[in-house]
Amino acid sequence: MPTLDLKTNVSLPDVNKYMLELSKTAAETLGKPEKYINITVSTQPMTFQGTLDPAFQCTIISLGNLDSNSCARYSKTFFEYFERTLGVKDDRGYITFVDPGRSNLG
Ligand SMILES: O=C(O)c1cc2cc(O)c(O)cc2[nH]1
Repeated sequence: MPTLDLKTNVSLPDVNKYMLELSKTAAETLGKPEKYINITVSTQPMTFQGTLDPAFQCTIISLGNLDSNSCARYSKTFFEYFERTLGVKDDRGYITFVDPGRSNLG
């Protein structure tokens, strides 16, 4: 069950629609079936680089596919996606990838 938790200061007119689209993009990007993908999206106050301009934080938890080449590829895809769908410039977000190991997940 790969999880993607997105926090952004950009208002979303329809957060459910956004999550459903992001779920498909996450499945495709991470190469895991959408039936296991878990998405959360929160809109909240956020600063980045000392300004209130559009920004995001994203944490992705996934098992077995987070080597450095793959993370660079996923980052490029997600940064482009967030720029296109949220209007966030490509230097105004962080993505944290976490592979806790299967024995640490329930
Ligand atoms: O990538 C997986 O298969 C995966 C990620 C993930 C995250 C999580 O919080 C779970 O409880 C299970 C799990 N499986």
